[in-house]
Amino acid sequence: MPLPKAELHLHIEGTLEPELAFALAARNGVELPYADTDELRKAYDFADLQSFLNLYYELMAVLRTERDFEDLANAYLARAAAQGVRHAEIFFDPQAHIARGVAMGTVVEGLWRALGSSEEHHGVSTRLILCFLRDESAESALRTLEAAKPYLDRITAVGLDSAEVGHPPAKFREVYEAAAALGLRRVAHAGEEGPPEYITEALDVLGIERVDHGLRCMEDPALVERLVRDRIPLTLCPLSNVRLRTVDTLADHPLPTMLDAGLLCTINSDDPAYFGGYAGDNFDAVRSTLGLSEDRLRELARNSFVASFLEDDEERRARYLAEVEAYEF
Ligand code: HPA
Ligand SMILES: [Zn+2]
Repeated sequence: MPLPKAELHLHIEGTLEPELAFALAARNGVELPYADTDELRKAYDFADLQSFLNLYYELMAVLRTERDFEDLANAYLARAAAQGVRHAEIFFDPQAHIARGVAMGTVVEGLWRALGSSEEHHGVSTRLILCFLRDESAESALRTLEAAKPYLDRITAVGLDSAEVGHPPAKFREVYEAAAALGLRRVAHAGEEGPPEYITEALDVLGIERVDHGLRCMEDPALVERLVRDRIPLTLCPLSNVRLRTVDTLADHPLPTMLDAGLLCTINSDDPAYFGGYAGDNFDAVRSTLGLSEDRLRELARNSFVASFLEDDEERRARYLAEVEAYEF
């Protein structure tokens, strides 16, 4: 039995495996510029975040109907469950779909068809996090939040993703204020490729409660001290960092140093179809390559539930945490 864990940094569009991409392309009559899944897989050789994002947005063309989003989410939930994920807080990128003529309602209702029955079918509880694309305008983000208003009972938080450098968090102050006023929780990608100042800005200006990635906080000791003191969780994605060349090799990953510093780190898969592994694969990789002890692995699993947005269901959180403590390696 795998270690029980929560996944807090997972882009549902990044779970689109090549086989499903081709199946949905055939179902929807969409032409993909790759001959087959092998040729597509060969394109998964990324130089940086942008080179990944180009393919990530290109393949989304196959996602058109509610059923497509339902199938995508069910495929992820089944894989995640098999790797010990008990709770998943799932990002989606509505602007990338609305721009292609796919309505907010199609995306949310389609995802919900899978998420709404996920406990029953997969044994995984879920939350949805609507992400704004930081390389789009602040006005577009505000329009997106407006379009999400009929679906707020299904959305727990807002996030910020896509190309980071050159798009500092402060651009989205207004939409984050509006989201908070609607009762939504707040997270943001910061310090993946961007500088530590973006992390500080996301905390101060956007009021985020959790930092997605946050790897580059290690360049600013005062920021590390603040993150430790305020128990701000970081959602790290080790295999993603290797594939997008944020770190040279997994052996160079700062995770052990970050844990030693007292940071509240969690381990996640980001875009598992593209980066070579789901949540359990990320745990296995850091365990074998970084030599993490069983105590450290248990700490990472515990952190994932502590950092999750389960404030509306503390009984469940307590149950998950008890599973972590009882786990035998
Ligand atoms: O790793 C990521 N970083 C930023 N934006 C993203 N959108 C999907 N995955 C990512
Ligand atoms: Zn991400």
